Amino acid sequence: MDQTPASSGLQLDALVAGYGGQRVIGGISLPAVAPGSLVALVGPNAAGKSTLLKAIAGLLPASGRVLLDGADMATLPTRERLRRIGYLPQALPQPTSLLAYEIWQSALRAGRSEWPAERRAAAIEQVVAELDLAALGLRRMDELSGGQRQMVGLAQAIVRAPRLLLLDEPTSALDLRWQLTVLDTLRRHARATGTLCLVAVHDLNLAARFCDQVLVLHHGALAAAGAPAQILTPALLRQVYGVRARVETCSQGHLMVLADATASAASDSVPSPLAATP
Ligand SMILES: Nc1ncnc2c1ncn2[C@@H]1O[C@H](COP(=O)(O)OP(=O)(O)OP(=O)(O)O)[C@@H](O)[C@H]1O
Repeated sequence: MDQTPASSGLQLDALVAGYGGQRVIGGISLPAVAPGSLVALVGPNAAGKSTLLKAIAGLLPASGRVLLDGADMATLPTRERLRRIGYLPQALPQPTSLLAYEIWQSALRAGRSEWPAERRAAAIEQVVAELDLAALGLRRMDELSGGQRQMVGLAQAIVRAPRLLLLDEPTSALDLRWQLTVLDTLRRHARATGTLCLVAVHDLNLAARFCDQVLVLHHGALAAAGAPAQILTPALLRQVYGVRARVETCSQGHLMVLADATASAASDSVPSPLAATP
């Protein structure tokens, strides 16, 4: 039986956020998502995925509440919030002269100063093993490829062992093999540690294959939330993305989204947020 207390995990209560006077996230409420879950945040370009992740991370002015394990994040000192929430931005880490290992060390100095040196070294060793990054530790960031820097950034977010990991398109620069490695590792990591991982991704097949839940964002609102097989339907893909798509089970038993065409006929066209006039 599930012994998880009702208040554990992530809960959003009428969360509103945006930039200046412009509201982007229009009052999102989400019943508690359980610790140990891997959750995909999907939706079209400009739907508000990055904005929502930044608002949950406390990086944007927001109204409403973000509750993590029952605690209102807005009431916590910044340092404590940073300890509980790890955030990987969409932009790749800068190509500086620092070594990857130094990046991970400085993340721990900033976020886990209470840990003794041996524990910090062990945490780095563990994340390096989980993500298969031994070859990168002693390489300078400005000598790494974009995908390699993205992996270093991901390890930087994970190594501090936050309760909630917010990852904004962590696979955007990665090839097929590393996309699978990252999603598989995140799922294992979530299960093993109870970390809740909320991951913005565009690849619906990765979301369907690895994630426990999918949150679909559309025009700054939650259009659907639930298990991939329930949420990723042709009707939703047409409504939210403006595409005609099939959702089928492949020979390996994985749910696959196959986009056939844009819904271009006048009767079923869906306005793209990228085409919207300000
Ligand atoms: N710094 C900013 N200042 C003003 N508006 C912004 C800013 N960042 C994003 N926006 C606007 O907020 C809206 C949502 O952007 P956001 O980056 O959250 O979308 P997204 O779903 O992450 O998109 P994508 O999939 O293209 O990365 C867009 O209309 C965008 O133009």
